[in-house]
Amino acid sequence: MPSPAIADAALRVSGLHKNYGTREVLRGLSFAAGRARLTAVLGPNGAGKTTTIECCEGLRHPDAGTVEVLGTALGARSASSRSPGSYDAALRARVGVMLQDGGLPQAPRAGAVLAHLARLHERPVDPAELMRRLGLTDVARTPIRRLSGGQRQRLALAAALVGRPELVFLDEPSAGLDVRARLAVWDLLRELRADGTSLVLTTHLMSEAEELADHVVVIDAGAVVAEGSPRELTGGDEIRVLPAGGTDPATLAATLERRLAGRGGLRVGTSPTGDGATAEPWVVVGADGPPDAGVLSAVATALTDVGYADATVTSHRRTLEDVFLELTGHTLEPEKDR
Ligand SMILES: Nc1ncnc2c1ncn2[C@@H]1O[C@H](COP(=O)(O)OP(=O)(O)OP(=O)(O)O)[C@@H](O)[C@H]1O
Repeated sequence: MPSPAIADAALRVSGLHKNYGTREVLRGLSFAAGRARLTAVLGPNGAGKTTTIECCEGLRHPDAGTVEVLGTALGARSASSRSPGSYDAALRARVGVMLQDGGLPQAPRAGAVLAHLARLHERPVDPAELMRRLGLTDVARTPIRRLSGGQRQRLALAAALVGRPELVFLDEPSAGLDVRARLAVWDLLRELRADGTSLVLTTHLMSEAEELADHVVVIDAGAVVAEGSPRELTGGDEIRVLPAGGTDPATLAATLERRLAGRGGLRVGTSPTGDGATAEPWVVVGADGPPDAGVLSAVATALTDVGYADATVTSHRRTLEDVFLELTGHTLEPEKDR
């Protein structure tokens, strides 16, 4: 799908294709991430998020397509070299990277590694302050191999941020974090954005995308299936009509649609089916904006008029999970670590 125009992009990805052997993992993926914006690449496990982000980080080379980072087109892999080799030193200094597995050495102490990384940069963030913000002060003298998974994850985030990068790539930054640590990470990311940092993160947590992102790129099976702000993607809220037992939702939807035809701005359908569908399908009345009390009462009146007064009517705030289910017929990964 064509990417909406973003005039001031920190990142532009266009037509990415990537195969692992005969397996097509990225299938013409395109999107852009705005400067001083937080862009979330959202998709279920195996959708191709890490592969995409690694192509943007210069760690993998796509089979086709282009990547432009902070206005610099990543170079094509030369015939003589198999390494991506696309970032020069100047670009590397402007970009922070947090890999999914952390990518940190194991033996040194956490604080020493961060202090060392800070010294490699011209204008670093104070490493001690970064450790404090991420709740790592108490483990500053602990060897990295002794840190818990969540502590290691936060240290990897600190390592990505200590150089005060203009653009940061974060691969599943809050995976495995408890709620408190996740909120601390979210606060820090919001602050960075307010200070003008461009952030691109991958996540399979729709709550993370909804809470944090200015722009969400929804991917499934290696392709972008939707993108926009969380509000643009979820649209207006919707009214759900749960038929009483024995009533066929499709018949009810058709009857209700005829009855409401005179009222503009309403769409009537049935709940999406797929592996995440509820056992009790409902009828959906979508409005172009948040449905007001007038719409709710119009639906209730129409149901009474057509003999379905026993149906249950509720107003539902649409989520990215709803959007994903409608577009793909399946759910995102269950949010087991919420
Ligand atoms: N080096 C590799 N060789 C072969 N297959 C790979 C390789 N790396 C990833 N894959 C496969 O490519 C697909 C996409 O993987 P990728 O890690 O990009 O997805 P993801 O969306 O980041 O998933 P997750 O949320 O689980 O990290 C998966 O099916 C994965 O098994």
